[in-house]
Order: sequence, then structure tokens, then C-alpha cells
Amino acid sequence: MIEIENITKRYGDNTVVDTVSMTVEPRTITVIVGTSGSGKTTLMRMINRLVEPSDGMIRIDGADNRSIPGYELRRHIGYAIQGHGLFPHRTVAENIATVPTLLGWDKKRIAAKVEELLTLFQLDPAAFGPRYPHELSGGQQQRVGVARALAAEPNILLMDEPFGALDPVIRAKAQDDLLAIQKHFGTTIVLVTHDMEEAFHLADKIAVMDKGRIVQCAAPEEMLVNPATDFVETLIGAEERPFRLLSIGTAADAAEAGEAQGEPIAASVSQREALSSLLWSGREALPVVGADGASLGRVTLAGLARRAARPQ
Ligand SMILES: Nc1ncnc2c1ncn2[C@@H]1O[C@H](COP(=O)(O)OP(=O)(O)OP(=O)(O)O)[C@@H](O)[C@H]1O
Repeated sequence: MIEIENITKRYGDNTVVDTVSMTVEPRTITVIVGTSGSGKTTLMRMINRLVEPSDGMIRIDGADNRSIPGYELRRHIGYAIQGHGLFPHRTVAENIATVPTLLGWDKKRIAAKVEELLTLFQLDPAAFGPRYPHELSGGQQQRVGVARALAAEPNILLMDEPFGALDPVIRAKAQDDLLAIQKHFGTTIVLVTHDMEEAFHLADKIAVMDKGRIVQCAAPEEMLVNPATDFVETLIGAEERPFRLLSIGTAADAAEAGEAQGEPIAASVSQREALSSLLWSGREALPVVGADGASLGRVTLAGLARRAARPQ
């Protein structure tokens, strides 16, 4: 758990993070959004003390983060940034092994971890482990960057625009990989993004920052229904609200009993994607199938329309 209490950062007369308080529950994803320069990165970097606060306190699993040496903190908190920050003269395997090596893990354990992570990120360890970063595509480098951040099995992972440089298709894949990995390891994630669609797709909670302050921190549904300020309403895009509601839930959640004809929809896709398939197929209903191909019923236009409507 991360408890942020009245944290403030000033540069001279400029207060860039202003008495922010927020709790990040274990095993959840909190996404920080807001205008450029609102203090998102500064707030996040105070968690692992890459930036020292001017005031306030941050507790990590109950311990004041100032009681832990900075280098120690950064070894135990994963950190992934846009452009991934890989070491160019180290192989992929050596990059991923960076923190475990610093922590003195034995060679066998490190090799097993590198192999596990590369496999998890769908990069063949034999083919990719010995390569150098410049021999990888941007999307592959980005996956290695996240793998490196996860190598020492951190409870906490901080991510600053990790998918910012990726094209939309690879980006969607990277987001789904992250959700799967977060479930697998139970990691607590704080992620900064400019992309509201990404925020709604990933977040258990969204924190909206404006001029150094958190103006609302809430579950995505709650924020859609009750935006705290006009700024929050503008940021989430009022005209997108029904679609954002649908992008939070999966087709499996919206499945109803009954049969339907047509190309089946995968249970794991968002209801927004299910709606798109329904509209494009021109049908009132389509079958839903699980990963094993078993039928889970059907999704209907009428059912999705009810889900997209303002909750009562
Ligand atoms: N080392 C520094 N010295 C002085 N001012 C700084 C420093 N680092 C950040 N700032 C200022 O603090 C403010 C907040 O910066 P920060 O990077 O946290 O914003 P952000 O919300 O992450 O922005 P963006 O979305 O553009 O990345 C900005 O006005 C920035 O210029």
C-alpha cells in the first residue's frame, strides 16, 4: 500500500505538487491523468524519491519512505518510462538482470527470472536474450523495459507514459499484457498517461491532477457518473461517457442467456468492442465464447444500450 499524505514539492516559488493526499491500495492500478505540467511525474517520482518532497510524507507498506535509503527504495520499486531507458551496450538478458544482479541474486535464479519474463512477454528467450536493444523493434524494446522493471519482483511498479511511443495496435496489446502481468504478480501499479482511453481501460482508480492538486481520485465509473469539477468533465470527454462506461466492462460481464447467429465475440474483449462488432455486423445479438471456445451466451444491442446509459 502507498499512503501519500499532504505531499508538496516546490521549486523556488513554484509549487508544482500542492498538499496532495492519496492512498493506493495493494494489487490495484491507479492511473494519474491531467494537463501537461500539472505535476503528475513529480508526484510519482516522490514515491521512489527520485524527487525529494518539500513537505509531507509517503508511506510504503507502513514505512516512511525517508527511512529507507534512496537506492534501496529504487531497487525495490519497479520504474518504467517512455522510451524504456534500456542500456544500449547491454544485451536484453543483461538489461533485465540489472536489479537482480545489484541485489546479489545467484546466477541460476537470475537466468530463470530472465527466461520467465521474456516468455511472459512473448519474446523467445533464446532468440531475444542475447540481442542488443537496437536489434529490437520499438514495441519489443518497450516490453523489455517493463520486464526489466519487474525483474526483482517488486510489489510496486511506477510507470511514466510507458506506452506513449507505441502505435495503437501494439499499444492495445501492451496494455492487455500489463493487465495480465499485474494479475499474475499481484503488483501495485501507479501509471501516468495522457490517454484517457488507456486510463479507463487500465485503472481501478483514476487520479485527475490540475495545477499540482488532485481534483478527483475515484473509480472510473464513479468519475463518469459524478465528475467532481468542470475540468474533470472536460478531461473525460462528456460526449464519450457511454463508450467509456462500456470500455470498463468485458463482453463476458454483459453476456445474457440465449443463442445468436454470427461471428462469435471473445469473452475478454471490452463491451465497447462488442458494441462495435454488433453495429458492424448489423445484428441485434452475437454469440460470446470463452478462451476455450465454450459458449457463454450472447451479447445484445439492447443489453449494451442499457449498460451505456447513465446509471440511476
Ligand atoms: N527539476 C525541476 N526544476 C524546476 N521545475 C521543475 C523541475 N521538474 C519539474 N518542474 C516543473 O514542475 C511542473 C510539473 O512538472 P511534471 O513533469 O511533474 O508535470 P507533468 O504533469 O508530468 O507534465 P507532462 O504531462 O508534460 O509530462 C512543470 O511546470 C515543470 O516545469
